[in-house]
Amino acid sequence: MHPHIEDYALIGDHQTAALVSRHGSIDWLCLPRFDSPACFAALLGDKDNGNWRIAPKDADTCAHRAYRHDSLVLDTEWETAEGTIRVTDLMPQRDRAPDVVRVVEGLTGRVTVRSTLRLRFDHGSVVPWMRKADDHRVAVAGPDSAWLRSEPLVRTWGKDRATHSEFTVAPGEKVAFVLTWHPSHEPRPRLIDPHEALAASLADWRAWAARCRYDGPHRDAVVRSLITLKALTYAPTGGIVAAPTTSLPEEIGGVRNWDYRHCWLRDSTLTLNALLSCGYHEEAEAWRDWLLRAVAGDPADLQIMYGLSGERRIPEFELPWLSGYEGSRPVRIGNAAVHQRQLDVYGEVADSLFLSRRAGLPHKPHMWRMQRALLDFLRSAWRQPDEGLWEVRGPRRHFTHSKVMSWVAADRAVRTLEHTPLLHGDLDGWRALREEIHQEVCARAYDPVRNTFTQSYGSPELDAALLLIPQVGFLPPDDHRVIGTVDAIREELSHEGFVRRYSSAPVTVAAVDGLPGSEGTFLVCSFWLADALHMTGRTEEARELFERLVGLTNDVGLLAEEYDPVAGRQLGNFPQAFSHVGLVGTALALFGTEEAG
Ligand SMILES: OC[C@H]1O[C@H](O[C@H]2O[C@H](CO)[C@@H](O)[C@H](O)[C@H]2O)[C@H](O)[C@@H](O)[C@@H]1O
Repeated sequence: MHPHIEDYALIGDHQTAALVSRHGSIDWLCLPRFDSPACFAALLGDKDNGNWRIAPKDADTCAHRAYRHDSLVLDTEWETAEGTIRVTDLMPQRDRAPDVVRVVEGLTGRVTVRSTLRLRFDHGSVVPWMRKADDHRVAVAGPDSAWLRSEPLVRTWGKDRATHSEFTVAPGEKVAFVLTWHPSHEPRPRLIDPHEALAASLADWRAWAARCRYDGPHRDAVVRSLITLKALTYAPTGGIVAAPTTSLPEEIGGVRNWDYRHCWLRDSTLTLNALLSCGYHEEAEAWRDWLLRAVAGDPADLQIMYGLSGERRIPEFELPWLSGYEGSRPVRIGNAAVHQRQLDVYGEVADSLFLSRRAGLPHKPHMWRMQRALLDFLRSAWRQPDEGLWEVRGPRRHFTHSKVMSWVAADRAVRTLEHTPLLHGDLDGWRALREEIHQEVCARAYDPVRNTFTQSYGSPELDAALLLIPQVGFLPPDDHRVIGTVDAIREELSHEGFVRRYSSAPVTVAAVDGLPGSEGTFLVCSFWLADALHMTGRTEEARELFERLVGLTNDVGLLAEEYDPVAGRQLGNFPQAFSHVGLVGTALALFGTEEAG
């Protein structure tokens, strides 16, 4: 039986992240990077695909858990007939090797605690050789090794392809476990002090969170979202992953299972804008530098996603030995969408660079050169059909959102030139391009009979991405076509009070995206509806929707990509940057002042 997706909490070290269940089990961890093979993959199979559980003997689920203050340090409390304990989980800021620290502390009574560690390298498929070395248990297989120790030392033994420990704790007594990953050909990794690491991690996060400029209602939810977005940032390069997981299903038992451990230009720019809006400039600068390195070269070769360091090849393949989350197969690694044409990314990149400039980020000469080159390319490319922001696996179309975002690319270039006389570019040409796109979209993507823009030219389908039309400035919020589009989407794409990204009839979803099956409501689209309602003067409704969306966060404030309002369950990769970006954006729109906006 899998825990529900919302039963997980996240810990991470800015290079990778782990999911810890309410049962005290780490069921997902890729080492040493977000996109490395998992050594705990029970999330997508069963415990024989790797997990690490620490819990009182005979206890099933924790009584309570919470992050300590504004940090990524997780406290899980357990109540048993013997007494109570707390397990504190974290991944300390990395020096060289990644560590997972789990500190068990007695609170009341004398509690018997068990640790069961099942390491399975290469996505849950390889059982390592185990040996003892000094006070460590060492697991080795191929390129990977993992070193387990405890302070103080507790009795540990191997059985049934797992490493077991059992001990008791009384009030105030602590047992700290440290699991360290290391390349198997290198000598023993340096030892960290788990208690010092805990104190340092708390101090770092507290200092980081204190910089948040948002001070409105639901501040805790906003700060938790920002911490989550920061946790999805790969510190060595500044790249941002869409989520730390692969193949958590968009439909339980379905095939819509994708690998999100890569850097999408779209998801990253939106993440960056959210961080920037709340005062986080360093992350914005690091990502901009990542972008400049990743996209360097011919603008025609721009990809819609890259690896953490800007790698271009992210081949998609399946892992047949994993049975999938609640049987949702296949489990996929890599993402074939990497080769798609998605014209909206030009607009998102241009908008993000525009906002960075406005926020006062130091100027980089390459940045303007790159923007000019991208725009020159877009001048002809915007007329092409594409796969659009939803990365459909069906035929290419003239997606309205892609054209609107092409308009955004031209608009932001024009406005940059108008405000920055030192920069040079084809101002007249870009103005003409902007006008040409605008005219075509209004003529070919708008249905005057229904008074709504549609998903693609000539199609009857709607698309929740069109809620962004007033937000990006394509048309003013009081334009009757904008109000008509917002109303049509609310009417036709709503499902139990939340919003699907496109057609609500399951039978036609496949027609839109070329995939079998259906999916849940899309959380970022639901936040976009709240934004659009607010912009079109229906602020009370917007607030009511926002309250319901905040109410979907799990007990530690996290959101997956989608939500099934009938089953009352989160769906899709978890936690997802998009959803948390939506939460921050709507909070700012309703209650804040956008620093960079
Ligand atoms: O719907 C099919 C596609 O689903 C995934 O894409 C979604 O996730 C991306 C990352 O968050 C996001 O940028 C995109 O807008 C979403 O549609 C998947 O990655 C694709 O391979 C798949 O075709």
